[in-house]
Amino acid sequence: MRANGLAKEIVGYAKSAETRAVAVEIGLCDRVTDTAVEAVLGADLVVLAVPVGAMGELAEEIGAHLAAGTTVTDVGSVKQAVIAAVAPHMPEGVHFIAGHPIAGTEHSGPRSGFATLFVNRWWLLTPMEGADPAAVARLRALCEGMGAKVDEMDAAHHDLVLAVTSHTPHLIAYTMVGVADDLSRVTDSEVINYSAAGFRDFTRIAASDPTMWRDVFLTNKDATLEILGRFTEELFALQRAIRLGDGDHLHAYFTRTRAIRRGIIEAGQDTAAPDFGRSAIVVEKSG
Ligand SMILES: NC(=O)c1ccc[n+]([C@@H]2O[C@H](COP(=O)([O-])OP(=O)(O)OC[C@H]3O[C@@H](n4cnc5c(N)ncnc54)[C@H](O)[C@@H]3O)[C@@H](O)[C@H]2O)c1
Ligand SMILES: O=C(O)C(=O)C[C@]1(C(=O)O)C=C[C@@H](O)C=C1
Repeated sequence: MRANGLAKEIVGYAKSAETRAVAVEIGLCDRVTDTAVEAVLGADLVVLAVPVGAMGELAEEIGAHLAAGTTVTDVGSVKQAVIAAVAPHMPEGVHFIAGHPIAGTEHSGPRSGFATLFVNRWWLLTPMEGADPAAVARLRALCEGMGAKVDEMDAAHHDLVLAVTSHTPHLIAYTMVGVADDLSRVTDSEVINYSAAGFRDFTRIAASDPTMWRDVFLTNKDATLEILGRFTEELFALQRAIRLGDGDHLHAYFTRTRAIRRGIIEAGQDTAAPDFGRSAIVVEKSG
């Protein structure tokens, strides 16, 4: 927001004094306050960027101090649970519009942000019924001002889509790395030492913040369990094909998934930051 001149003043608050000190040191905000209440006083826009499980208590803390006309949004990875936790604490006249930028890395903390994170990435807004169209339009313009593409959808639909595209894949990565770690104890670390590119991609994802992801799974429980159920069925079908030596099944399956990957690249959705080991993808895109 600062790089693109989208706000007159950016005021920050974080729970830990260390985070607040770093924010001041690296000039992340114009001002950093010692309490959440001080940070929101007089604000036109408030962005909640804490783990999903902490949104409710933060909303409760600041709710009574929000002036009518203020827009409140969040960046949580799950939408139904955040709306349920935050909306009851929003006073009359405050516009609460939940949101989720589909952009991030396995890193967290104040030093992990960078100004181009949202460029060409989707930012999903899930306004509640009756949301003020002018406030939604202003928030949309702000996200677009940071380079994002904006779409609006129902919160339940968001949670199902993200269970497929983000939440379950993270769970699978966590599991695979856990299995490899268990195995490496009996193979004298060979699994880790000779890890191939595919496994390394899993380890990047599995290095994501434990608190953030604990909260994602606790709050998007139904959708994640639904997708995990389907995943397990497909996995058993592939397991059976391997056991039976059914090469046709495996080949047809991998041909279908390759087409999905190509579709994502053609849609321009693989635009991760360059310093996360994805240079091969950039080559693929340009060539
Ligand atoms: N990292 C990603 O890839 C990504 C992408 C999109 C959305 N999100 C969502 O954004 C939100 C923030 O994630 P992040 O990656 O920026 O995490 P982060 O760890 O960098 O920042 C979270 C901040 O919340 C603070 N916090 C934690 N509990 C708190 C509480 N009870 N009260 C007040 N502050 C508290 C922490 O001190 C920290 O400063 C999460 O809801 C996450 O689901 C993350
Ligand atoms: O590349 C990554 O590190 C991410 O996983 C980022 C990612 C994602 O799944 O795409 C993770 C969670 C967020 O809610 C949004 C983005």
